Amino acid sequence: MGMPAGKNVVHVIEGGKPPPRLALDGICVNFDGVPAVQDLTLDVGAGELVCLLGPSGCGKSTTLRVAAGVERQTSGRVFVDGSVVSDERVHAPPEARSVGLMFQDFALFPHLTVAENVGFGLRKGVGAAERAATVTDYLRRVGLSGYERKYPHQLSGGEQQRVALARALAPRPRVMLMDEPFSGLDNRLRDEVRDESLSILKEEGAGVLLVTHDPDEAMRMSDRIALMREGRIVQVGAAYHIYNYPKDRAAAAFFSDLNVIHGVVNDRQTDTPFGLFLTPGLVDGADVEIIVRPQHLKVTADKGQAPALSPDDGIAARGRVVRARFVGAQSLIEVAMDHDGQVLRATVPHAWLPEAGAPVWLSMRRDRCFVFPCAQQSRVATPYAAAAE
Ligand SMILES: Nc1ncnc2c1ncn2[C@@H]1O[C@H](COP(=O)(O)OP(=O)(O)OP(=O)(O)O)[C@@H](O)[C@H]1O
Repeated sequence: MGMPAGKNVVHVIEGGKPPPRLALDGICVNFDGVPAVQDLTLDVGAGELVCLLGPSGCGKSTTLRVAAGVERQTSGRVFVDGSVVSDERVHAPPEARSVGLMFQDFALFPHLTVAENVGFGLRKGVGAAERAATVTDYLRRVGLSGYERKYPHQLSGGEQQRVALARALAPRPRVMLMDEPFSGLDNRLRDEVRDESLSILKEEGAGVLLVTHDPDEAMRMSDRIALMREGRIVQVGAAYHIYNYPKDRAAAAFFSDLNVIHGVVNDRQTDTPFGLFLTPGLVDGADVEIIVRPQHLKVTADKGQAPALSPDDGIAARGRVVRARFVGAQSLIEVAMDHDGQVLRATVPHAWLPEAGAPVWLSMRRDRCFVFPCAQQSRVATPYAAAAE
């Protein structure tokens, strides 16, 4: 324990590329024999922000704690800038890893001024003038010039958060590790502090690993999202990719409400009231789920006949409105389908509140549907390309 980083250096430079700021290689963590993180491999490049996203208890914080050095992995290796900081032989403590930490409960020291808080992590050898200049510089960057002499209790929650960010950044870490750092802020402040923090982090060029269970936060902040479940990464990619090409139903469900339409394969296709879906590779009789997000269901008022649709929208099926609500920028319309009574949820991007019982037609954006076999939900879904009707 306690060996400084760099004593046991292993470089992982491939093909002349600079190594990632942070690399986690085959990390496993067991608590009393129970796996919390399993064979997790992930890297974060310079200036990149990667979000670990997943439900409570899936191992996000444990992964971050391993990267920070406050938890030691059962097996696997951690590299910072290509140098091993933890493996079976070496375990550098957090202060020797060049990592900045911003955890949910990482409170400011109440008895220290803002300047003292920000200067806290700077090297002991730094002279007073350089220390003061660094503190002033970072306070300016987080928009808190002139706050040097205040104490934490004199600041708002958002200001405290920004001081915490300045404190974490001032030692110029190569890696920033953030665990739900904005969760204590109200919605309006959160957006503001999040966006400001993001631009400062980008400027600094550190590799950032951020833990969140909030898919909106992950999509808003990340360059890449690593979606975790039960200690493992199930999918990694840019927000657009994971949202539009989810690996399975659970991955799709993490980002929004879903409608699930069941069908059975017959002759490599699945017939539904919304049209025929090609399901090659699945045997006759296999149960499939056709998944569609509420914003990809189109609602058309019933004017006595089925609406004319483009082939991309398949076939319209009729139902009756159960309930319609205005929810901010959109309206949520729940419709009980005539053919089986299933209630499907659709959103329309404007105010439209048809009365309960009103007949409407629903059709789906076929390029936005995902088809998964029911039993084994691990096939990579492709957005459904328009099939022959
Ligand atoms: N010190 C510990 N001792 C025993 N079990 C632990 C310890 N820390 C975490 N665990 C367990 O490991 C699993 C992963 O926990 P972890 O805190 O990493 O999850 P998480 O995804 O960060 O959850 P949350 O979003 O709720 O913080 C959980 O089952 C948790 O109970």
